[in-house]
Amino acid sequence: MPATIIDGKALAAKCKARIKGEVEALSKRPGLAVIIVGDNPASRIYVNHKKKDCEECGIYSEEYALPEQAAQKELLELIDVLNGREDIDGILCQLPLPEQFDEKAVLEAIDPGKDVDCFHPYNVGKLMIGEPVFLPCTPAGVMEMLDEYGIDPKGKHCVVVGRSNIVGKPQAMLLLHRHATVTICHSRTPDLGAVTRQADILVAAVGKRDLITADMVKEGAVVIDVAMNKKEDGKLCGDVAYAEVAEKASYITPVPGGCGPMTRVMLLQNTLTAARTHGK
Ligand SMILES: Nc1nc2c(c(=O)[nH]1)N[C@@H](CN(C=O)c1ccc(C(=O)N[C@@H](CCC(=O)O)C(=O)O)cc1)CN2
Repeated sequence: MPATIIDGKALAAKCKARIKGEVEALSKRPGLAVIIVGDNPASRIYVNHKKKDCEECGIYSEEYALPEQAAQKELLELIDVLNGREDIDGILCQLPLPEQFDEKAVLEAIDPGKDVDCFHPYNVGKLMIGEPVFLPCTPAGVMEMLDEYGIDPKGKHCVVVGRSNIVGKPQAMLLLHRHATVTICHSRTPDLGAVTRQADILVAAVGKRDLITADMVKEGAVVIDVAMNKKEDGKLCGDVAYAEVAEKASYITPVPGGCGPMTRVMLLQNTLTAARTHGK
């Protein structure tokens, strides 16, 4: 039987309606500052989406667009000002940054209490020990989707393919906190298929089209595709060879329409959480 499609778009719409209601109940509007540096066309689209999402949910947002050649000092000064503003609860700097920037220094400059991406090392440390204020948006969106479809990671073998700081590592941690047995593998894992075939829940987050083929998936596995790759025709696809894997999996996320929309929602959720911790 073909897999049930996990509809991230529909779940995102449902979550947004809930967040809108919770925002309306606050004493003051939450505020989000979005920083974009340079002319990356994909980043421009994502930042526009973030502003639209905020508007829809009643969250105040400000955009700061710095030129491609901006200096690190200018960006750090901006973050410093935003850190001090009471009306701004969340700050995010759209990644990737142009080459001349020290990404680590920029992310560390954001007040951890306003770090709605959960990229600051202090928050990453808290996530490790299971005490997060914010949850990293993409991995948290995956957990929401599993919950919505009644898929409990407890006691399952979860295999995460990809070890990025933004997705692979925090995803593994969130699954571990939910009592899964977790394996992380990556581009240098020998015989990747031998590991992925053990997965009850397989999360692909590498950025390589058709990396996960049907022969690498156990019958009835839950397959979550976090990646976003561009095909020659400009259309998006993930890491999973969708058509053939959908014949074997029990649940599968599409690309687009799976993890992406939930990533956007979790940013709104984190901004709401930030506003609450700031007494709004
Ligand atoms: N500061 C951050 N930078 C980046 C993050 C992040 O979480 N914080 N993640 C990605 C980009 N990203 C959000 O910023 C993001 C990318 C894509 C989507 C999404 O909804 N994708 C859609 C398809 C979109 C399209 O058609 O173009 C989908 O999968 O359905 C949401 C968020 C890197 N940078």
